[in-house]
Amino acid sequence: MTMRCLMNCFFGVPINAMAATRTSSLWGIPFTLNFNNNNHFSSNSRSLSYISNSTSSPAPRVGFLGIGIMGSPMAHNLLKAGVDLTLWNRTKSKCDPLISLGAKYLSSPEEVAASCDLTFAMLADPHSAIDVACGNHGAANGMAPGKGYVDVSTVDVDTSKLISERIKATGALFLEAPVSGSKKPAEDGQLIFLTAGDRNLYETVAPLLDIMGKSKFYLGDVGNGAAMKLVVNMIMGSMMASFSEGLLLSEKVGLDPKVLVEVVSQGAISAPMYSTKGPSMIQSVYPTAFPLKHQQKDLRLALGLAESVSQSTPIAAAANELYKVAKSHGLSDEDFSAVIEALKSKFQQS
Ligand SMILES: NC(=O)C1=CN([C@@H]2O[C@H](COP(=O)(O)OP(=O)(O)OC[C@H]3O[C@@H](n4cnc5c(N)ncnc54)[C@H](OP(=O)(O)O)[C@@H]3O)[C@@H](O)[C@H]2O)C=CC1
Ligand SMILES: O=CCCC(=O)O
Repeated sequence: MTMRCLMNCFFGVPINAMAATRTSSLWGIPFTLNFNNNNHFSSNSRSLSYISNSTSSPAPRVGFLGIGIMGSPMAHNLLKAGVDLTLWNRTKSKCDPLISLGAKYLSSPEEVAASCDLTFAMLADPHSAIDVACGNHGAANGMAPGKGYVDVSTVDVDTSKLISERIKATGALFLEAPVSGSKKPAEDGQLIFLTAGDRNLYETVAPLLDIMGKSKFYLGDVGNGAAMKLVVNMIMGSMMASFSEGLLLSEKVGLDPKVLVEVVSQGAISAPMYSTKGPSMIQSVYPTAFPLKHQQKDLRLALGLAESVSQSTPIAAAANELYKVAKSHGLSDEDFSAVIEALKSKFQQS
């Protein structure tokens, strides 16, 4: 084991009074994790300290690539918890608020990966996830034994396997960990991680996932996390399309769609998504939490997944068409609830 790896294995200085303690391991070497409630930040913020064998040692250096709608609050929560954080984003200005709070910035994914023990990536789609991990000055160039790469982007199985192979070829470990939950759960540290890949890396990053999320699933081999995420988002995309039809139909037959939202919220098909998005959809406003272009990407990838095993998915296929229509009318960057616009007469083909 290299000295660098040993350093990585024994990081940490306790921050505040201990609220909970957990034993974990990094690269097979046990260490103890202390979680602290930190009232300086929001009530659900958690601080993290790593202690090993009562010897003070450097904190883990954590990188975060992709500071968009999701990456920004996730990185923010790590920062609030006292994590030593280094950022990269294609558009640097999006990192400025976090830099002003103490995050560092480096000018390429390669430099971030080279300077950090653990690197997270939250990119838009398969193309950007591959480019940031495997492209020129990509993270793989900075990876080495003793490091870990955690891709939390929503991508397809083949993309995740490709990135995994490239990262593991360097001797580093790889975990895919796409998330369920949108902008608000990301801000509140309430995401659900769907992980797969190196079990040791899962154990190592579990305390960091616990800062950003409320639960985590370990699903086995690389690809299972991506597949789970795509199935969940396939269901979600179809639900939203169906809800949109219901809202418009209720209005056209003279019902109050606000009452429909209330009725739905009290019955068996109640879902937080309907209660939170319904009122703004009725007003034709779509503040972006989950961009419509990403929902359509997920439906496209889910249909590919279904195709790969000859599973029939006609409902998702129809929903995908609706999102494509919405995109063609310039709604890509609106919230995915803007799919309702594609059903309005101004967008319907005569
Ligand atoms: N928003 C949501 O509710 C959720 C989103 N997701 C998934 O998380 C991922 C990120 O989503 P979200 O944060 O909403 O999306 P955003 O569009 O806000 O952020 C996308 C990120 O990817 C970067 N990016 C895009 N293209 C490239 C490229 N070619 N090269 C390098 N970087 C690139 C963007 O950089 P730049 O700032 O320069 O454009 C930005 O950092 C997606 O896979 C999405 O499906 C998962 C759960 C919920
Ligand atoms: O991928 C986006 C998921 C959004 C959500 O789970 O609310």
